Formats: sequence, structure tokens, C-alpha cells
Amino acid sequence: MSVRSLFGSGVPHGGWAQDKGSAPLRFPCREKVRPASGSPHLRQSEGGDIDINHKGLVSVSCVTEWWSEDEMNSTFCRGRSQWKRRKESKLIMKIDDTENLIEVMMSQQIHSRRIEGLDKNVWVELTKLAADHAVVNLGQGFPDFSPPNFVKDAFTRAINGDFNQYTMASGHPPLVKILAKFFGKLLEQDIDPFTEVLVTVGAYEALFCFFQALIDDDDEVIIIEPFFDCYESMVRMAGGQPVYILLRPKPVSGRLMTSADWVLDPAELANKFNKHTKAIVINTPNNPLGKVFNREELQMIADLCVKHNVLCISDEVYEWLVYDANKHVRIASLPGMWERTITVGSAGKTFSATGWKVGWAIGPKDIVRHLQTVHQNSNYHCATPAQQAVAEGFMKEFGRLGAPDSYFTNLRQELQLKRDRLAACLMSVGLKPIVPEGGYYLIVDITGVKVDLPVSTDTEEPHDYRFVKWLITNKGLATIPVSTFYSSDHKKDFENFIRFCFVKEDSTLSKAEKILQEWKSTVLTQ
Ligand SMILES: Nc1ccccc1C(=O)C[C@H](N)C(=O)O
Ligand SMILES: O=CC(=O)O
Repeated sequence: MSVRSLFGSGVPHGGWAQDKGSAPLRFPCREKVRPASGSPHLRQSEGGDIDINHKGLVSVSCVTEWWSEDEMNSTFCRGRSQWKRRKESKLIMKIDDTENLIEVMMSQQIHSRRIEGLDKNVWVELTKLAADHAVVNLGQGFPDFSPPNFVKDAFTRAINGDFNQYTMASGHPPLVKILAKFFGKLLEQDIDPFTEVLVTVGAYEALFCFFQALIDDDDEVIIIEPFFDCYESMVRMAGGQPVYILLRPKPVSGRLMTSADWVLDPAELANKFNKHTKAIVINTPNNPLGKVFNREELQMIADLCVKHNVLCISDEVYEWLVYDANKHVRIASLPGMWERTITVGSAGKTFSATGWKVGWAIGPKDIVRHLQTVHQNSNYHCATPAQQAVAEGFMKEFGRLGAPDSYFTNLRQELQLKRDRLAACLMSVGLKPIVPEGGYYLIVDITGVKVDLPVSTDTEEPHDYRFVKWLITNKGLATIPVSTFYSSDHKKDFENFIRFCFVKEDSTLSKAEKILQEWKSTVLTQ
């Protein structure tokens, strides 16, 4: 059998790998085969044909076009039909001089099921596109200004003062102690620094540890849409099943919509809880909407958690950024919730130092201990001098909490001005912002904005993705498509919003304004 005939044409075929007595492919369905890029044994020419080199060994990656019937019906694939194209396996074959197949030496799926369908990542893709076009970047959420001097100086002192070796796995002692004291006060709860606090590599790792430590195959995890996209991937990597519930916008008239107009339906939420529900993810202030859940909303969620004995992970990385008269309420402070909640925070967001990658998880010791197990067996700990610097930052803020010279107070005030400025600019060019109550993002309705988007070959690609790519490449302005923050079933329903990040220098916001104003005079039609 000529290898070229097998791989050259891209025609689907099945069953042949077993013919040669090798380990059978794990999926006995049709394959469309393409060579692995960068493989030492072959090179891909235009049109998908392959060249096979003189070693007589061929290595090919296959992409399965269809799931088999069995897999479609398996628990693993429930609700995943959108990923059917993404399954890859690797073959190594021996061929003779005339390129006939002698034997299949290896045929296996290389990647684990845990990461199936998770290779595409909006942050990787759009950050690269933005970098390639040297744009004004209101995309990924990070400040383009420096952290305050008191934490930068503390970092330098930490390095010079020789905080350069390993520290305690669950957190550098000065940091866990001040976090316990600081959040103990906010949550009105005695917190043990060594058993009830875990310092992680960014809030991201705290989330990862939660899901890895607590979610088993087929456990259900309730996620409120729109949601920071990693919740879905992390639940899936743990083998869990995300269950979604929408925040639905209530129609408003005669005023701008705010994030408070997006609400949960209590009956619908109650229906999502069942005997498989292991946890619910809360994110307040919410990314991307900026919704700050009020006490009644959190109480309604808390009542369901208590009733159904469900765990809660509360991602509160934007906790200090709450505007107007809104208040940040911590769900762990509601009755019956401390016992079942992990509260996640971020020094990156808190001190405008996202690259330091210091985050934490706080909760009762019988839960935190399992997160510690994942953490000590994977990351072990995050950089000691960064932890020392963050500890000093919190010590300083502890003494001036709520005072006018507090960094947290100042950042909030500055960001509220930036929010208002960006919202005003968007309105002046005819766009409709949804005013956020907190966080550092603002979403905008792009319905009715007429642009000549290039024809796309990908019919699945939501409108906002195409719009955002167009905005980057044609106008030099980077934003994030809001459908990113929806499950596949709902992406198409929310493809008419884009997200702007406003934790940026005033000069950056001015550049964005300039782009929008120029664009308005040429293209914007309403
Ligand atoms: N921690 C991350 C890790 C990987 C990718 C993005 C992030 C972000 O934090 C992005 C930010 N929250 C955003 O919404 O723009
Ligand atoms: O989400 C925050 C991080 O630093 O990770």
C-alpha cells in the first residue's frame, strides 16, 4: 500500500492502521491525514501532499474529522460536538524504497483527553495579533502603568536583602500572615495563616488548584455567563462538566444600560443545582461585564449552596475596583458560606503588577489543604522576592485601609475617572457602552456598526471575533470579543459586544479616542 496514496490526497479512510498488526488507533473512524509540521522525517508541501525523507520512516499527525458513534455517546463527549475536528493522533511508519508501507511502528493519540479542544486560546491569539500590528491595546486586562513605588522598592529590597531561596510551599510566612490578618478583618473570620491560606502563581493557579483538588469526573460545576474563559477549560481539564447559567440583560429605556441590569433568574439558577453539582463559580466584580453582585444576589446563591451542599469558588481579583456607591460583598462572609467557599485574590490586579504572578486562595482548612496538595505537587511555590514585596505592600495598606492615601482607594478613584472618560468617548462616536459597576473592563454593543468585514471561510467564527480582528488590523485598536466569555451554545447569541480594558495611562486612552473619532468621521454610521 503506497503511503502517498494514504496521505497525499486527504481523502478520508479508515481501519488500515490495524491491518499492519500495530497498536490500533484508539478511534476507529475516518481520518483525514496531514503531516506533523516540524517533523524531522517529512515536510509538507502546498496542498497537503507530503515528502518522505530517505530514512524510510514517516511520522504523521492525523486529525480526526468525525467522532465515532461510541464517543459521541460517551459521557466525555456530551455537549462537545463542536470539537469534533480537533482530535489528533500520531503515526510512525516504516516504508520501503517505493514508498510502500512496511509497518506502522506507532499509532497513538499523543495528547490526553484532558486537553482535548483546549488548544485555541484567545489571549495567545489576540495578544499576538495586537503585537504584530503595534496597536493601541485596550485588549488583555493589565495596566500599562507601573506598580506603585512602595511595592517596587520592596521587591528590590527583597532581592538585595536575600529573599532569593525557596520559601514555604503554601506561602512565604510574612505573606500568609498578613493575608490572614487582612482578610480575617474583611471577612470577620479568624484565619489561620498556615492552614487556611495558599499563595499561588497568580489567581490563575488558585483556580486551577481548586478544580484539580475538588472536581472529579462528571462532577458538575455551575458557571455564570459571561465568564472569564479559563473557568471552562479548567473544569474540563479536571474532568468536570460545566453547567451554564446566563446573566440576562433587562431592557432599559431612557438611560444607559449598566452592568446591574444584567441579572440571574432565581428559578433558573435553582434548576441548575442537582445531585451532581459539586461547585459554583462566582466572579465579582465580573469579567468582562463589570457586574458587582449585590448582597441579595449573593444571598440567593448562598442559600442554594447551603441547601444543596455545594462548594463555592469566588474569584474576587477586582475586589478593590468598585465604583460609585457600589459595595464589594464577599460571599464567604455570608452565613454558612465560609465553610464551603474558597476566595481567590490577585496581587497582580491589586497592586497593578500582573507579571509578578502572585495570587492566593483563602478558605477553611479542610478545603484549602487539598489545594495545597495540588500546589505542592506542581508549582511548589511562587517566587520568594515577589511574595516578600506583596507582603510589605499589604502591611502598608493594612495601616491605611479606607484612608485617602491608600493605594486601593486611589486606584479606584482613578479608574472610575477612566471608566467615565472611555464611556463618554464611546457614546460620542455613537457606540452604546454598558457602564460597569466594577472591574476594569467595559463592554460595548456593536449592533448596527457597519464595517466591511472580509469574507470569512470559517462559518463558525462569531461576528465579534471578525470585528475585533478587523479593528486591530485596520484601525490599530485592540479589544476583546465578548463571545469569548460564553459557552459554545451561547456565543452566537452574544456576538455583538466587544470589551475595552480601561486600566491604561490617560495618554493611551487619548490615542484610542483619536482612533475612534477618526473612524467615526469615515465609517461609523450611527
Ligand atoms: N491571568 C491570565 C492568564 C492567562 C490569560 C489571561 C489572563 C488574564 O488575567 C486576562 C485578564 N483577566 C483579562 O480578562 O484580560
Ligand atoms: O488572573 C490573574 C493571574 O495573575 O493569574
